[in-house]
Amino acid sequence: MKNVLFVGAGSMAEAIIAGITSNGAVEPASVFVMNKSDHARLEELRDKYGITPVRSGDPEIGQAELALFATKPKDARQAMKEIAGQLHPSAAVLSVMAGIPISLFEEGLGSRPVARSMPNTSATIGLAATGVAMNDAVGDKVRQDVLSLLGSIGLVKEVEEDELHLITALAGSGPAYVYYFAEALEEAATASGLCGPDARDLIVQVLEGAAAMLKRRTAEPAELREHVTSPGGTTAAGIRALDDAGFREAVASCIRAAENRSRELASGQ
Ligand SMILES: NC(=O)C1=CN([C@@H]2O[C@H](COP(=O)(O)OP(=O)(O)OC[C@H]3O[C@@H](n4cnc5c(N)ncnc54)[C@H](OP(=O)(O)O)[C@@H]3O)[C@@H](O)[C@H]2O)C=CC1
Ligand SMILES: O=C(O)[C@@H]1CCC=N1
Repeated sequence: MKNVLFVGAGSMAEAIIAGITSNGAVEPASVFVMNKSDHARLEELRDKYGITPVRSGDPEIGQAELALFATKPKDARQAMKEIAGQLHPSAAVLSVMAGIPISLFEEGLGSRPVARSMPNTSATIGLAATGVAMNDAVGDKVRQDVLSLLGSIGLVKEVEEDELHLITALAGSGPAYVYYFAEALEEAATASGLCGPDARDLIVQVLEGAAAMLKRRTAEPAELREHVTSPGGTTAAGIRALDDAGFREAVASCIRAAENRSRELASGQ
């Protein structure tokens, strides 16, 4: 793809910029980035990735083939209002914003191809897990461009728009749950006497090893767990403690809460 305009230059925008500029999906100078007011941040991204910082009124806005919206959901309307008159009529839109429906982009930016996606910050290293839904105005070329851009930062699944709420809960927010689990493991390990760096190294290797075993798909997650769990052994004692503390229920409420929050964001709350 030739010119991609990022509207929003925060963590998620940076994760995607890092992904697409390091794998050659888009030439760094053809990645135009604008934000609300933090110009130092745009300069930081330019120095790091070679992107082109852009301000409202700059000609690059009208040259973008794709406008990638990555502001916070509460800023979506204002961001659209600011660039609606500057975007080329044929430019397509790709949103990564939680909750914001395709219909809001159609209202704010007129009838044009819109893809709504939910990636995650693992885009930084090409390992995002992304869901994407598209409106009827998306033709073959834009579909291929969007799938190839999102594919260049990791795994991508085309889904129904309503499913994006659950995908946000599971995949968009997902890395944070894993980091939170890692924090809890490290806290427990260091409280019990292991030194911090050793605990961190072991935990990272446990997560990486378990993810790689899951990825081979030679056994179900429950079977893999059973292979670790000797009758009367340490794992059984640990899992019993997790069950007693309501682990599965806690995970189910976590996903429900995040999905509900995505639905609330969709209704402007
Ligand atoms: N962080 C994550 O893990 C994920 C986030 N998302 C989604 O990505 C979006 C961005 O999240 P995140 O990167 O964390 O947010 P950040 O707060 O890090 O970044 C938000 C960006 O939006 C910019 N902005 C605000 N208003 C405007 C405007 N009117 N015009 C142009 N730019 C504007 C801000 O600019 P300034 O700094 O100048 O105010 C800032 O660069 C959210 O909608 C979120 O739902 C999706 C998946 C994962
Ligand atoms: O927390 C959020 O709202 C965003 C969406 C998914 C991950 N971060």
